[in-house]
Amino acid sequence: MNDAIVVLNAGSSSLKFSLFAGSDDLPFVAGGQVSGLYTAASRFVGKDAAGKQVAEKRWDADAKLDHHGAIAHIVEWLKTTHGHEHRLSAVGHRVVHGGMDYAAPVRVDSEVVARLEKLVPLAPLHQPHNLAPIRALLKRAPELPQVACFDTAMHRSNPPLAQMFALPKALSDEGVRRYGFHGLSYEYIASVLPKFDPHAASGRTVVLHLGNGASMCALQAGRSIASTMGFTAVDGLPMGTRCGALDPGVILYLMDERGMDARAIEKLIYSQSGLLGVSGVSSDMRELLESDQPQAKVAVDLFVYRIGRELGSLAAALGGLDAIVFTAGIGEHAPAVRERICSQAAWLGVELDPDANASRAPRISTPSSRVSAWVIPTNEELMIARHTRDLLARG
Ligand SMILES: Nc1ncnc2c1ncn2[C@@H]1O[C@H](COP(=O)(O)OP(=O)(O)O)[C@@H](O)[C@H]1O
Ligand SMILES: CC(=O)OP(=O)(O)O
Ligand SMILES: [Mg+2]
Repeated sequence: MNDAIVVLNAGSSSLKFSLFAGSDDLPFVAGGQVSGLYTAASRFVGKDAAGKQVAEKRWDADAKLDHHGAIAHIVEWLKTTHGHEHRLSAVGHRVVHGGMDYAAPVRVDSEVVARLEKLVPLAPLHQPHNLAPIRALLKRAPELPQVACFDTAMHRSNPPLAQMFALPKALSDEGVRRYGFHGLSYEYIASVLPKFDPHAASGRTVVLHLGNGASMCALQAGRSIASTMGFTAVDGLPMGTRCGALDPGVILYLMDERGMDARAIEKLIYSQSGLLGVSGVSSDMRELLESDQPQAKVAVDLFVYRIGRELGSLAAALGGLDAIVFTAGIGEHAPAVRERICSQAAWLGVELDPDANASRAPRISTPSSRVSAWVIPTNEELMIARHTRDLLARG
């Protein structure tokens, strides 16, 4: 029997998992994901050590699979395919919100879970699904080490001004501040960027994590100095079903004029807005790009437009720009969206190489482009496994 670390990464539309052998260099043994949760097209894909697809399951349109159903399927698949040769030595979890208490990964016990539970209202699409498997495992196998790795941790190094809202200080002191998310993804990109572009890795890079949840992060020599998400993961860019940055006056209007309460507004801004709300067609970029509905085009236009504006803002925070990096579902797989973002960023010095973009070469900018542009697949699971290994090794 070999020791293994299992990693669970519950996103808003997906549940990704990986099994790494417990040795120092963490070889990937198996993994995969259930994607399209809560939509009519949920799909499980299991992969072997070479990353080759070895299993698949699709749920029919009525199933509307949730995170619970996804985890049950993943556990069963891992047990039958790898249970006989691997002994589970630890589980690493993505936990989206670490709040003020957690600026680094932490070994979880029931007290830690109780603190993280308090942050559920700040990440309703994620935190409950991050904590549910931790709680279940604490009950079933209390001695099994579990490590929580936070999306917010990477951004706690942001300068104080970047973490502030212009609200009374007392609110800031109690934790009403900008945290930023997708930090495990940004941390992974920062860890591999030196291999691709040493100049940018020690300079000024904006990473565009464009998935169902979408944000952007300014990296100065690999450290986060600003990002588009704030107190919660509803801020910043428009996303699959989230509205992104919104004039707070709109919330007051909805309360006063429409009689909406907090739960109704939460549903609106987290689940009924973004690409889905604007298009009325889908939250999935693939469907929007294929659709001939005029509102589908408007949704994509707005997504690209907002990204362009945030890119200017983050470049200003960095005092210039050396590189941009595309990652996550849309960033890695939608050349048409990358193309539009890059041409909009021509004024910053981005010059796209269309052939490289179409073939998803790591470098998608021309050799003479002043700002280099890259597609680098993210790997939040590996980042979580590294943290889990390191934390447990420290005891
Ligand atoms: N080939 C593709 N073209 C365009 N968009 C894609 C493609 N593949 C995936 N996507 C988009 O990526 C999203 C999922 O991104 P991902 O980063 O895995 O999501 P999550 O935010 O749940 O972690 C999908 O909702 C879809 O919009
Ligand atoms: C924080 C967040 O939005 O995560 P995801 O993109 O995985 O939904
Ligand atoms: Mg994700």
